[in-house]
Amino acid sequence: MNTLCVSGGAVLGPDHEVERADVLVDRDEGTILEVGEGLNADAAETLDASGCVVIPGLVNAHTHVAMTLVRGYADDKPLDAWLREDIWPVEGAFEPADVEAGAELGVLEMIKSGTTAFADMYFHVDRIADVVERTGLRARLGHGVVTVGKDEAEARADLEESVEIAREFDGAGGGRIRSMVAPHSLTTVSEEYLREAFSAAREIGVPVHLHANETTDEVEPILEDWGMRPLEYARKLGLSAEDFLAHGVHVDDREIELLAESGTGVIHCPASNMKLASGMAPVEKLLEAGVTVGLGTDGAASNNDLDMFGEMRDAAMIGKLAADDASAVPADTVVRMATAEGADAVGLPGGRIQPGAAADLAVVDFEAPHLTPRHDVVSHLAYAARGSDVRHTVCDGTVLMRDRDVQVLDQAAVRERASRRAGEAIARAHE
Ligand SMILES: CSC[C@H]1O[C@@H](n2cnc3c(O)ncnc32)[C@H](O)[C@@H]1O
Ligand SMILES: [Zn+2]
Repeated sequence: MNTLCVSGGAVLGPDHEVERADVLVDRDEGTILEVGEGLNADAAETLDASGCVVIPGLVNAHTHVAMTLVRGYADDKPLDAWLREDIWPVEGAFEPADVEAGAELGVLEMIKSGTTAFADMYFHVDRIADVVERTGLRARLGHGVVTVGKDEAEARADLEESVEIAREFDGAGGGRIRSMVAPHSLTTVSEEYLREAFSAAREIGVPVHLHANETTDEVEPILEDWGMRPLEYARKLGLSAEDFLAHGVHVDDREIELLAESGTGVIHCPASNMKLASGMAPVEKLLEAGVTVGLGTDGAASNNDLDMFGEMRDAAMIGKLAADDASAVPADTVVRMATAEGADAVGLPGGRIQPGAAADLAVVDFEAPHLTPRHDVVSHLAYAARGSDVRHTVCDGTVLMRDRDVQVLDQAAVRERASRRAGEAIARAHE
């Protein structure tokens, strides 16, 4: 059999027990065959994990990967001004090759920090899918629809593109790519098109993913226009168990109940929420109600990186502040949010190291001063580890990074192209 063995390390199991074990992977099927000691005898390929802890590949459950191009371009503004004054004008000047260059840079950064799956809402999605296909990650991709401020023909074309992309790319990349219909938010897409987005997604059999309740500015207009809270409105439009929303910062108790009833996932983006001063999501309350909560970086321009270790730490910290309780959103919980819960929320495989599961792994080098002494591996993963501690990254049974050497992209070329394309797009936006 065509196997890969990750040997000599400790393994973070599905119940977060940490035991000395090898992980034997079927490279053809992309699944885990066995977890236990002494498995590397006949493996076709081995990865040394001595001094390391093997964890499930991290799941970045909400991002806009090509926004790496605008990282550091505009900071220190609230969401609405930041998007309208800075980000949207530059994105308006992006060519398909810019999105491809930004996606390559984002994927490089994710592979280097142990992320093996991501959910992405953007445009020129065919270029993002191409990058995912050639680099070996797993992704759920959708074309983001905005209809407000557009005439009827433009609005319809945008929705139709999202539906077409969802049809075309679901199952692409040998099944590593899944799709979604992605209305940008409840206030940037009109009711008519939101209804169509939900019904098209149901017909294709894919989720709807949207930004929701991110700032108070998104809550007030819906209360005024529809006389109900945004998630009551979304529920009436068709929000269901397969769907997942980003942010959920300003949700009241009734909306939390509604999310628990509908089974809709929430993707918490703590760094973005702090940087844009959007607010503190009630994560502990959401979890207590039984809502599936994943973690996302959001785009690199509001974060400003795609490192899910930083996101775990931020989630734990702000979760405690929001609950006014140091025991809220503990280490174990944020590690689950970045792995199994995130995978479940976006409907991708992965997130657990057990036989039969997807062979999506990150091997974290624990022989570092900031990870010493090793009292508690889960604590270190949440509070002390960094993306740069990841030694190997494996997705779908394929080694994407070995000893910090990314096998699937030329790092220097990716950086050079992204920098050049970012500069040219910004220059065009200012013409
Ligand atoms: C239409 S494609 C997606 C769209 O979303 C924009 N975006 C980036 N970050 C956020 C955020 O935190 N809230 C809402 N929208 C965001 C991005 O710039 C793209 O235009
Ligand atoms: Zn976003």
